[in-house]
Amino acid sequence: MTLTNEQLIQIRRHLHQIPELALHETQTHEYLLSVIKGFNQQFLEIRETPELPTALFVRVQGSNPQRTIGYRTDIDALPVEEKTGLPFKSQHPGVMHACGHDIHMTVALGVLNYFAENQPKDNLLFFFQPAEESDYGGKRAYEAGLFSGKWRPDEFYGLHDNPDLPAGAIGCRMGTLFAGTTEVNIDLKGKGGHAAYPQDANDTVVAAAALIMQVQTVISRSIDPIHSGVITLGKIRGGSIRNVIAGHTRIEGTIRGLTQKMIEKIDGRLQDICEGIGRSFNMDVRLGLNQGGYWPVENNPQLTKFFIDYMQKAPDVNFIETAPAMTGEDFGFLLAKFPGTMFWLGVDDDSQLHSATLTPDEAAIKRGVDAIIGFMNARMAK
Ligand SMILES: CC(=O)N[C@@H](CCC[C@H](N)C(=O)O)C(=O)O
Repeated sequence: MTLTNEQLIQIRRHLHQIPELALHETQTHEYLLSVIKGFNQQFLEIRETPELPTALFVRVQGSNPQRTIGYRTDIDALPVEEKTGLPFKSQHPGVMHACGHDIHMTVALGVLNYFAENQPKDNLLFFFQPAEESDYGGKRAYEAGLFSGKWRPDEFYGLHDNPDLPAGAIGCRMGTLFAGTTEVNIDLKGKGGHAAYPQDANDTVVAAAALIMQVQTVISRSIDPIHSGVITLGKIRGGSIRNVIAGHTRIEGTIRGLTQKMIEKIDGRLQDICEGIGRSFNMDVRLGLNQGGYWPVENNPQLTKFFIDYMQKAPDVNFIETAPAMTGEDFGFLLAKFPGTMFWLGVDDDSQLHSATLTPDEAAIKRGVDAIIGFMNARMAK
């Protein structure tokens, strides 16, 4: 039976209440499995993967397949304490679907449900991916060989919700949609001591302050202003009490750039600054850079042209051409391995992604499902 709009909303609300962090999405996995097992099983093959236990793959057998079309949704949540006040708010303290992956999963289930009832011409592959926010589940799945044989998509699609677009609008662009990112970890190791005797200690809080201020010059002084990059240091922890000099301080952040060259340039400047701070403060400053799977999201030219042409012409789709965004997505890694397209789904909200008050408009779900079904049917007719 095809899921109604009300049923889709109930599914989304359930998923919203059980958010889980990257690689720990066990309850989400079980729920997704139970929903999918309730669909018509005639054309479906469900695959669980011990190599990546919270992932889920579902294949829909096509009636006269020329190709396998992949569709990916991410399933993890963020360490954010929800402040929406919704009656269906997160039941997991300190964890929230603050990036809208509950919406992403529900749209994927809606599309899968439709094709379980209406056998597609081509094969379809649905990938419910753990760990998008950190730990790059897409790359992990690829490196574990999970896309081999009949589980290999010939082309791959995926969406991200966008609070700045009207609910249900589809946004996309040719070329780069999202930035590549590098996770940054800096450990400063000096010497702790009494607050009254700084001459006998080596204060990592002071060195961290100098480092942070120098990092602020990277984008403004080392990057061509016509191009763009971001460094955000989102977390700092050092010391234990006001009157003890901190012997260790840790800083965590993220670098973003629209090209790999830009990311590498910023990485290099950060390395220089950490080395310089280490020398001038005579302490050990260790920089860890980890790009994981967060490569720039590069849309394939031919497939994306077809996608945009379809969305622009579809009578019920509000298509909006968008600018590149500095958000990251590890779908960038998969799009470097398989041609495809990433796009936005508008969810019309005043709160931004990663905000404790993110409240996507649920009207986006059904509109997204319908737009993707329409696109897939058009693609299969080619
Ligand atoms: C859409 C979105 O918000 N994605 C995340 C991806 C995380 C990238 C990585 N863990 C990092 O922090 O660099 C984002 O923060 O853009």
